Amino acid sequence: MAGPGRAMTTCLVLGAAGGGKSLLARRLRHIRRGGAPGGGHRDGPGGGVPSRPLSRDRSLTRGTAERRGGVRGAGRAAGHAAHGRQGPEGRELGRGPGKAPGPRCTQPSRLSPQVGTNLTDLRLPRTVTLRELGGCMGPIWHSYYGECSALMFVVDAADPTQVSSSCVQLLSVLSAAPLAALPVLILFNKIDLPCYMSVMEMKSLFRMQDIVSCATQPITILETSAYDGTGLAEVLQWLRATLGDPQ
Ligand SMILES: Nc1nc2c(ncn2[C@@H]2O[C@H](COP(=O)(O)OP(=O)(O)OP(=O)(O)O)[C@@H](O)[C@H]2O)c(=O)[nH]1
Repeated sequence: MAGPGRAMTTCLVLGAAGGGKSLLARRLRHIRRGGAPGGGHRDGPGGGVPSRPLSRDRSLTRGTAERRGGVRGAGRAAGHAAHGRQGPEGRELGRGPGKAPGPRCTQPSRLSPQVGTNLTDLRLPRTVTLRELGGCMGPIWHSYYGECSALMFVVDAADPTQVSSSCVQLLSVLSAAPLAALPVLILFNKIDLPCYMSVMEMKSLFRMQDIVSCATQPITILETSAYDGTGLAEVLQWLRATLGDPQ
């Protein structure tokens, strides 16, 4: 758990570019307050996940059009300019929304370098801040290690080409001294895509059993779709149990 002197309520969200960190943070912010965690179900009553289909989110729909245009970075910038900063429930710094999920089994388009950090406040009931760092900021992730009390690591489960680099990144994060005692949640995201790799496959590719047995951190693993909400109630439940209860 968090060591003395740490910011008690910040969770770092790390992972390779395009894994879905931004969308995940946005979706978590919109989960109904008090929604009951579900058991691996998708959007639905009592599931604690947004009931509005993501495709009807205007900003995301626009992001789709821009992404199809092949300018993902520009779409993000345009979305940010149009929407400004987030309301009281969340704030985003340096980057904006505007990206959309790819419903088909396509590889994410190559990203323009994104530099910045998103801050999203969740009330669980204590305010927990998700600090998402862009995948391209990997070389300076370590600058933020001293300011967090939990870690989420997002992996694109539908992109086999990212497995080895994500694995190296994960090992590097887990071996960082300032993170040695923090609770870690590994998310295999994008499981709505037809070509996603199951948690069993991902665990095997990552040699997760070895990683978990060598890690000093308590590690939890979940499958999610930031697109359709699968698993997000469990993510929220983990955050609440880890950081959200007033002490
Ligand atoms: N189908 C599907 N698409 C997703 C999912 N999560 C994110 N995406 C899409 O994948 C693309 C990248 O998502 P982002 O949230 O920007 O990824 P990121 O990890 O924040 O990327 P960086 O900030 O560049 O590190 C966007 O087009 C998202 O809409 C998901 O669960 N399913």
